[in-house]
Amino acid sequence: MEGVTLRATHRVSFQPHHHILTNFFVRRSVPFPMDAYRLRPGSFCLRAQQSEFQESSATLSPVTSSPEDTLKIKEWEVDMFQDEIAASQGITIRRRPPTGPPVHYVGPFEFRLQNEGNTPRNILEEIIWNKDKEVSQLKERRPLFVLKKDLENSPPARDFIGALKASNLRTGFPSLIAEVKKASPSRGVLRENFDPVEIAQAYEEGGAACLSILTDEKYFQGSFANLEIVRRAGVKCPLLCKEFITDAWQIYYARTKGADAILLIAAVLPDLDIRYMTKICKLLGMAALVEVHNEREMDRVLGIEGVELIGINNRDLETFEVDISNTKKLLEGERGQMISQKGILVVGESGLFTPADIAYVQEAGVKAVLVGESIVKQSDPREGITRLFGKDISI
Ligand SMILES: O=C(O)c1ccccc1NCC(=O)[C@H](O)[C@H](O)COP(=O)(O)O
Repeated sequence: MEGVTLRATHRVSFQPHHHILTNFFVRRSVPFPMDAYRLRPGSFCLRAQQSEFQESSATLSPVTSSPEDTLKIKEWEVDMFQDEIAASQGITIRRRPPTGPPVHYVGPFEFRLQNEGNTPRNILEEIIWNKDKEVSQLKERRPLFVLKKDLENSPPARDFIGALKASNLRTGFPSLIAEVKKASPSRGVLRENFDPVEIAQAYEEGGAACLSILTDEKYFQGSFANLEIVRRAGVKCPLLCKEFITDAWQIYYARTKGADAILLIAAVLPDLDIRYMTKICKLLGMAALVEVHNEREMDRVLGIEGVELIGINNRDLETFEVDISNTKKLLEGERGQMISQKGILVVGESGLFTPADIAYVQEAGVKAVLVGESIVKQSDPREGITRLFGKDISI
């Protein structure tokens, strides 16, 4: 990859920490992260964070094609035409409000303008828009190059998929990913007296193979601090960082906090994002749990090379409806065959409360289950696991 000459003739304030560069020309692809949007045929608008703008306003020297550069270039390409690509793959969740935020400032005046382009269509879209803002602020405070240094002091990544396979072989039941979740948008607060370490240790004693730790603060009352303290407390089960990932930066961040796996939601991420983020996970020694909810998402994900772990969510994240027959439906016929041929491990997610539910999804073909509500609500979560499986799976 050769260097680039990028010349901006003026910049316009857009958001507190963003600028739009206009009237520029680019001779070559830009080998550093920027969001690019096509405004009309032949004309591009590059959006850069201020720190990146300052870096980019000079002529950049040629760079070599290291694997990291290649990933960076991919990151830039993935962000191009994001909404168009997403829509062509049936993704209805928009990454950010297409018409900008509802509040605008002109001098000292505040204008509030609510329209279809700045009002989320459902809870998942609202979460994603909020996450986009949150991540861009976090990125400013801790840019990628700092995170990469932090990685040197992170605890080593553990084998998430290996732990699921081993537990399934040992117990003959689907292995359990037990969720450490205080609250959710659909169910409200699930456990008032919430001690993440105590719950995680009880899950481990109860026979969980892996744990899922909610890190979203606003909608789930979770945190990265919870992930970090569970890891530091010496819990041996590999940890899934249950987050709404829209930016590769979050994967590095999760790793620095001790995560061994992350969640990628197909209803939010286009194929290229999933492919690229799966590669980053491998680079960091982590697993990617790629979550689908319908046939179209399953077919997309089955076409992506490198996917080893698929989660079928029985909960529709746009309507909150839960139906465990969704797992069976998505594993029937050719899809199920393709999954076996590719050696993909399938996780049944959400709405599992009884031994009959576990038997039902196992019969459908899952080798693991992800369970939150039914066990986190129990005064003794360890016993909750035994009740869920109808048997003590720790022995
Ligand atoms: O659960 C929600 O309300 C929710 C809303 C929006 C996005 C995601 C949401 N939940 C994530 C999950 O699907 C569950 O935490 C997970 O699969 C466990 O489900 P459950 O056993 O039913 O608690």
